[in-house]
Amino acid sequence: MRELLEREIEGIINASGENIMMTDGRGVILRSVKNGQEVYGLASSELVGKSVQELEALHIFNPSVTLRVIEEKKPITVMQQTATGKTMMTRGVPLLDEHHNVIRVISFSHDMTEIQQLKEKYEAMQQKMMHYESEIEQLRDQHGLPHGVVIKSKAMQDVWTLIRKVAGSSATVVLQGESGVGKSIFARAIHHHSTRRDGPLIEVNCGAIPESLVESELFGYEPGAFTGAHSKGKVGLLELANKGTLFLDEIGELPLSIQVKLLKVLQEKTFVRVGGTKSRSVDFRLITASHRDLKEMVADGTFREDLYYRLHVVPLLIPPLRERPDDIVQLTHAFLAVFNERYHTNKHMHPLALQQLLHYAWPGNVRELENMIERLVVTVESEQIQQEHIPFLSNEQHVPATTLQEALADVERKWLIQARTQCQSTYEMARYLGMSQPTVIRRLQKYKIDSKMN
Ligand SMILES: Nc1ncnc2c1ncn2[C@@H]1O[C@H](COP(=O)(O)OP(=O)(O)OP(=O)(O)O)[C@@H](O)[C@H]1O
Repeated sequence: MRELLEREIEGIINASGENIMMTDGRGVILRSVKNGQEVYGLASSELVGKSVQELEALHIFNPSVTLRVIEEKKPITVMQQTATGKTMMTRGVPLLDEHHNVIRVISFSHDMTEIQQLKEKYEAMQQKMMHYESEIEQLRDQHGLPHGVVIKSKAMQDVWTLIRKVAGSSATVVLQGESGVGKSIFARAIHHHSTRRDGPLIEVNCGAIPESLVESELFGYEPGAFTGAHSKGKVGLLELANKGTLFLDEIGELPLSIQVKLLKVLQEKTFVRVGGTKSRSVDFRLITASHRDLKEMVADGTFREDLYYRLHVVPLLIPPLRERPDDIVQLTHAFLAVFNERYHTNKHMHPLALQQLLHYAWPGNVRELENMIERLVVTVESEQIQQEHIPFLSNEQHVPATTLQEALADVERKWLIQARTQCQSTYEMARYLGMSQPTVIRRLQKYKIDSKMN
């Protein structure tokens, strides 16, 4: 009967996945089952009869859970290191007699080595990530990019290199590009990297000031200059920009009469307030921007040619977003991070949804993408933003091709972009597209798609 009971207990213990050890109330091992050798470096038969104090002192396992259970007379769990280098999670449970004395301690150990190693690896990876993040931040600082500004594409990296080059000089810069491509943020960046960075940056949207007020806003006026004028007169925006930078956005909207006056200030570095006679000197660096083609406006006679050449000392063309697929992907991730943080969400894009963004023409450029991601983060209920959540069809609003050749080029470009998002190398792209790798490179160059893979 006793033998049967013994076998039953042995059977139960062996059937459980744990290493089980039983001691008496003083910590002398009575029973030890399972991989003694593998876990502790001693066979189970060698463990029996030894005291846990002795084994702890020899670092066969450390700390001993049994000792603590005997002391505290309650179940305790500890993480143990063993002589074979394992990490065990061990739970000890006391068996008490009617006088509350410990008569047995049973401990169950579970091998956590793998989990511990994973945890350590994870922690090491986290450390590395933090290290890389700070390195990226440092590089960013060296690059001097304003926080949150993305320049992944080769085209934008070239723009940025040029911006860094011209920022230090006092050259007049004109930023051209469609609405929403980032002209304003780069104008601000030029100021912040210039020697005038401690001076003011005055931003003026020429299109937002009523024509009748442009002159007095820009040049200021003397007391009593016109009916309705402030009795003390007014300092103009040009004067406010003294020792700093004047950023005239939408310069194409400036009336011709004001264009003449602006040119005069640029040449003579002096001006006269409206209604005044006193000539005042002013020293500012001029940056202008326009989404309209100023050259065409010169041809139309709506923009003065002399001012055009005066402004075009350093022209900077910011390409539309549809020509920068690399930026679309990176900006999408960056905006998702911004809006996830703002709205306490954790949204991400399905790869097909992301691909759809690459096939859209983005007439409103980065501003449109930014607004769309915010809308998706706020309105999509699931964590993953799917293709059907994107409020346009891939081909519907694409810039239309006008000839067969253009249509074919458009298809080829789309295929290349798609292959690039799915492949790791140009060799893989070649297999994907069924063309040779040198052809892939040539086509990427033809369509100005970055051939550097992630
Ligand atoms: N490279 C970029 N990285 C991150 N955000 C960008 C980038 N380019 C533009 N943006 C964001 O897109 C929005 C529009 O940019 P910005 O106002 O500079 O464009 P713009 O070309 O001056 O437009 P407009 O011609 O209409 O004045 C802003 O919210 C800006 O922060």
